[in-house]
Amino acid sequence: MKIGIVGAGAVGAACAMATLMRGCASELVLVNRARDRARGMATDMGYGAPLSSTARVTEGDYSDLAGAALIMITAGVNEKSGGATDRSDPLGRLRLLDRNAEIYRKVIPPITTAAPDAVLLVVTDPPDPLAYLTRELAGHERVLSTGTLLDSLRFRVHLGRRLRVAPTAIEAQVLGEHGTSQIFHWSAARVGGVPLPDALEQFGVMQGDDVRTTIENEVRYANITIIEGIGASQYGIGMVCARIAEIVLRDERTVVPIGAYNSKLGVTLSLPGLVGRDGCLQALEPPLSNDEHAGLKKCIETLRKVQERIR
Ligand SMILES: NC(=O)c1ccc[n+]([C@@H]2O[C@H](COP(=O)([O-])OP(=O)(O)OC[C@H]3O[C@@H](n4cnc5c(N)ncnc54)[C@H](O)[C@@H]3O)[C@@H](O)[C@H]2O)c1
Repeated sequence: MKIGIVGAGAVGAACAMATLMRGCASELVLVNRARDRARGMATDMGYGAPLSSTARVTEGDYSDLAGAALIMITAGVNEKSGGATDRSDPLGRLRLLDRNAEIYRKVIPPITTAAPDAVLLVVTDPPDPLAYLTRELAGHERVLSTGTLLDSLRFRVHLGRRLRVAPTAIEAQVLGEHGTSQIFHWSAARVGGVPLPDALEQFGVMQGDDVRTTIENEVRYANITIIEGIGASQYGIGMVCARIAEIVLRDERTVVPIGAYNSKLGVTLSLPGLVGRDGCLQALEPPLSNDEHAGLKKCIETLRKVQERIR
């Protein structure tokens, strides 16, 4: 099956590489405003493709996306070039919204004309309001935001470091926005099925508000820590996008925290979502503590306001 990637910057390249290594597509098409860059990338990666089950890596125009089952959209301004790298700025990635909404108004129509049946995976920041806009522009429901899947992996990694346990044994999710108003679902975190407070006690790890705040800040501003080192957050999100593509293409019907439009709430946000061939098939409503409930309410208000601005 064919996967398209629109935007061959740092994130587009990482998405392409991870998709190639995962071997979940038979064909990969790269579309970029400056075609030379996409051509160079496709040529380079194409020489490694015989080591993967992806047979063809090409570059092209929007029309070459025809027949794609899923399209990752990474075109746009990133946090560094858009001035969204201040940890004390409550707007965070939302600062990029106006500029990237402008770009989405240009790129979504030709994408949907070329590939009307594709699942559209919005990666550009801020992905949740942009996925809301994409759904309006595309006129269908097969629109995902990478949402808080990456944040949830970061949460598991930081918890794993504290506990000295592999993150694969930890179940923990970040919900809401891929941004500063996100909610850490502490009340449902488990280690090998054991509730987190019990696991912390049994492992003899200190718990308390300071540990929570430290982990939340490490996760919430992980992008800025990465940018301070390598200029752009890219590899982790590339791996996340390849995994989402695999879930969709294989029609896995697995449940992951992912961004999708929620008709009950009227916003695009991340909740645990059942994902398959047509995108997010259903969102689950997890039980929340009072604090988490209040946090989610605030997050929904934030998303509603920004959605209104770009309608
Ligand atoms: N969802 C996530 O978790 C996540 C993680 C990391 C980065 N991001 C976001 O991904 C986006 C891409 O980041 P990057 O580091 O690859 O940036 P980059 O500057 O390296 O690449 C941006 C790409 O967008 C293209 N582009 C810009 N304006 C365009 C236009 N008008 N039409 C078509 N293409 C256009 C450029 O040609 C370039 O290929 C940013 O918004 C970044 O913040 C999201």
